[in-house]
Amino acid sequence: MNRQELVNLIKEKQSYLCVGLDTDIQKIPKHLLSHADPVFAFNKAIIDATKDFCVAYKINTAFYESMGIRGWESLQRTIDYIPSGIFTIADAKRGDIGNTSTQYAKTFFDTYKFDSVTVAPYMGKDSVTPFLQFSEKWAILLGLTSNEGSQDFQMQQIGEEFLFEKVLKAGKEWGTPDNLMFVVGATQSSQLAYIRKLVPDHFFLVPGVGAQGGSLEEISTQAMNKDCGLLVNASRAIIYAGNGEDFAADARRVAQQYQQEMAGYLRRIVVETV
Ligand SMILES: O=c1ccn([C@@H]2O[C@H](COP(=O)(O)O)[C@@H](O)[C@H]2O)c(=O)[nH]1
Repeated sequence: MNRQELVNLIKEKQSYLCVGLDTDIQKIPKHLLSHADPVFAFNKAIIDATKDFCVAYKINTAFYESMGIRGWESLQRTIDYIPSGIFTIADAKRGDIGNTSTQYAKTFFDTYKFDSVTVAPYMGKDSVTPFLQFSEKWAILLGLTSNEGSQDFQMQQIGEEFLFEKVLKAGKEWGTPDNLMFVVGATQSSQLAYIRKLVPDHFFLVPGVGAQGGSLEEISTQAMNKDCGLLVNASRAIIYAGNGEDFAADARRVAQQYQQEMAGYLRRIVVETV
């Protein structure tokens, strides 16, 4: 999916919600365990229930890889089931020497047909640029993450600036607003406005609302740009909103609440509409 298609999707659905499919077989409702592929049965119900309210699905590959071949099969069925026209993210946090990064990029873009993959910047330019060679595909570079450990390296001062600022500035040189996004945690409220100033045009993938306590209002008012420029992810708050037979209805209700709040911010902040 290209940038214009993503921007149009956000405006049409009045949403910048990304539903995170962090599906843990230990946490799904027990009645699904009799299915041949319980993880897919859960994801299918969640996708059916939430697709009207979101513009993206993020599959955190750890939840699938941990189950070996069966997990990869669940991932394949899930990505095949996501309706075309919805943006897809492989949250895999890859990055290695160039020829290895190329194989990671082929895995997620060619084999599994994701629109985007999250990439760790630690190994530098040659580990990131292989992800930028695919038409209408995106690398999503970890900028300032939502977890406590972001203090350990990302918030370390190197000369005049924090390490995460170096990553944002380098990322802007390596990619463009058409093929590179940044991960910016919703929990980093003190830095959001500053980061948007540093990177005015790129999309941000924003995890950390819901279970991690980040504020949708803060991220929206401080980091939205004229194209919206945000994909705000919630995983546990949506997919585990309920745990009974009607878990999908609970997920739908929470996804709709996020979408309605987002529609309000879009009306206030993004002037142009389709
Ligand atoms: O900085 C980051 C980067 C990635 N994540 C991932 O996003 C989701 C968040 O899940 P919630 O249940 O909504 O807290 C999960 O897949 C993380 O691995 C992040 O949280 N922070």
